[in-house]
Amino acid sequence: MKNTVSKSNMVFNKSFGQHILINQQILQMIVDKSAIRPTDIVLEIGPGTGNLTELLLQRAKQVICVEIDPRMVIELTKRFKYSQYSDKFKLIQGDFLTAELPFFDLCVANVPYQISSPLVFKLLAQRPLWRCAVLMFQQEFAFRLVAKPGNELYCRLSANVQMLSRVDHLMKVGKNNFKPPPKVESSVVRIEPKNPIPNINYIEWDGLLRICFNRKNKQLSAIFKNKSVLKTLEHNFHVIEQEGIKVNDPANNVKQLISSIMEEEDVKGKGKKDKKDKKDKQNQQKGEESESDDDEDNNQQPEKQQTTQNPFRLKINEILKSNDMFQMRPVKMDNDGFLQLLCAMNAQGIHFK
Ligand SMILES: C[S@@+](CC[C@H](N)C(=O)[O-])C[C@H]1O[C@@H](n2cnc3c(N)ncnc32)[C@H](O)[C@@H]1O
Repeated sequence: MKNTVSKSNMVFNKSFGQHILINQQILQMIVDKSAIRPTDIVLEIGPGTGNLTELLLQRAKQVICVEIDPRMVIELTKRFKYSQYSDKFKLIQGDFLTAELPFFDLCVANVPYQISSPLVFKLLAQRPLWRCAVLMFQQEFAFRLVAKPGNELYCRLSANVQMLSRVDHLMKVGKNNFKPPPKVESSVVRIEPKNPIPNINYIEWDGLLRICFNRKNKQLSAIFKNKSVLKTLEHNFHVIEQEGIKVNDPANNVKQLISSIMEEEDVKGKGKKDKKDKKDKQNQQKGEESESDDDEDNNQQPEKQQTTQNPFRLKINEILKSNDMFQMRPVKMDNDGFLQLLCAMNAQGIHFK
């Protein structure tokens, strides 16, 4: 394994996710899998010391790098500014999440793992659309991106990303290929955005997914009997009854979806996120334990009790039943299933904004 790390004695900054990929063979495989054409403009997020950048410069018409760490910016400038690649090499110093991006055809990067989720959505919201992205992520995140219904990692992220793109897992990369080695395993994935994207309201779509994946192993009948879910939906129902629904351009809509996902990430922060994950796990375990009782409650309720129920809840139950979805569980539903549910709910004035 050839060590291509910068010779300067730079201490890598963990909060910037600085784990430099040092295995030349893997770097080469990433570039090969990107199928770069000589006419392509390539975007690289977090070039670090420039090991991947150099290989990209050999193949592409132009490489645009976005790097947050000023020390890395100095390293990169030294390495490429006066090299044979000086004309092709463009560098934006700053945070990728807030940077204004120029046009690019491909995105190829070993990304900072701590911004993986907003990074993917920022790319998917970018217009004009790019052709393909080949990206290294923490392995569990990569598995969540490609997870299909029935898989335990299948989640809101999987459904959202797969609605907007085709995602494939390309290869696993072990910790020892990095310096310093990260605590987690890594994987490379390919993302090809759908073009055009499906013409739906992404705010509503994500609203439905949030509710469903919050308790993904429950039956829909149990999920939609939750008091706070019913309260929100009933509120939306009355507001929309009065104000009507605004029709929105789907590309604009995706941008709104991305801003709300980014805000969520901001609010969470790392510490809060860990706490929330722990709590989610506990809730999920509790949910799984009590699941059969809750579901039974829905399916075998005496007729008399059902008729005295909240009419709004009965309306939702009717929609679920008439679409054969009463006993379905989000973890097993594909995007067509969620779309069918969204259309059926919307047709009855029930909205998830
Ligand atoms: C995992 S390292 C990858 C370095 C290099 N591409 C490689 O493959 O060896 C992540 C890089 O992203 C940079 N980075 C971290 N957060 C960033 C952000 N928000 N925007 C741009 N770059 C960022 C880090 O400084 C670091 O150089």
